[in-house]
Amino acid sequence: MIEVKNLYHDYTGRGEYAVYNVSFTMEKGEIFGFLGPSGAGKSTVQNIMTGLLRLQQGKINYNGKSINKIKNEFFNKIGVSFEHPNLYTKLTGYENLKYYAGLFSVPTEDPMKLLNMVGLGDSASKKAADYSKGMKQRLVFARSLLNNPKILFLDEPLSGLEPSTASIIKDIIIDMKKRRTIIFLTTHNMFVAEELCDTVAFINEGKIVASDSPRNLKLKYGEKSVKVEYRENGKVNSEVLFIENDKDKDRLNKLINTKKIETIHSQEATLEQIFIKLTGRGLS
Ligand SMILES: Nc1ncnc2c1ncn2[C@@H]1O[C@H](COP(=O)(O)OP(=O)(O)OP(=O)(O)O)[C@@H](O)[C@H]1O
Repeated sequence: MIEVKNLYHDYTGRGEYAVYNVSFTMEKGEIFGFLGPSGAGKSTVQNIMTGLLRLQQGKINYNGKSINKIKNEFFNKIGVSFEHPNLYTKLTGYENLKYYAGLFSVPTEDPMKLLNMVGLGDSASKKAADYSKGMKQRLVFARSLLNNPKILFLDEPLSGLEPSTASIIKDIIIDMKKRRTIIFLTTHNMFVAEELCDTVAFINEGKIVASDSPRNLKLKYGEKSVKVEYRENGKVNSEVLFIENDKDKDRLNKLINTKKIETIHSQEATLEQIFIKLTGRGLS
């Protein structure tokens, strides 16, 4: 289990917090997502957790031990796949993985197996410099799996990938979850958050404003509505009515009783609509 408690981060030293009093826990086999717009503080939290940024204030414990006290042990347990790939562009895809594998003091996976898994088997002996953006992203993702991580950190794991590749990566993430890996994912894409995450934390201006399963967030904050299409004077009209609003409920009854209804669809709030409701701003 990972426990993040009262995390703060100030880049300026002037009390301007990029991350403010952030707390959450992640269990084995859980995909925990940070959903928020650019500048919300997602990378800052991720960078502190992976040791790229110094922990200024707060606690991060892995199975009850501070990650600061188990730095090397923690490095061997985590996999990191961030958006801006830091690859050795003069080395081939295979050599990149082989080199990185040498940094761990735990057994590592066969690079070729991982390259095949992400669909880069045929490009294993090509220099990383000649990889496309999506191929580099897949190479970094494959690299993050080298040490069979117990905790996987993924930054926008599906962004910019074509649908068939995104689907391969998604399946691997789900497989890692089945193998009880803790997965921390950051994204500004509500569909990714909804599809993959067991728990989603909304982050805005450095603070977590809500955190729950996508379903519970919708039940708690989303207003249930229906879209009714009806025919009138040869024309199709449509109205969106909120079920919990008495006036809308009466209107719905009236439409059903007096109009020729063509379709009625129930509509769920999207995570972005709830984010806007809670923060006053959108995700992009
Ligand atoms: N190295 C830095 N020095 C100063 N301020 C920074 C630094 N890195 C980030 N910030 C600021 O901290 C805040 C949070 O940024 P962060 O990169 O964590 O957001 P994010 O949610 O990851 O955004 P994105 O989705 O664009 O990566 C922003 O106001 C950003 O300008």
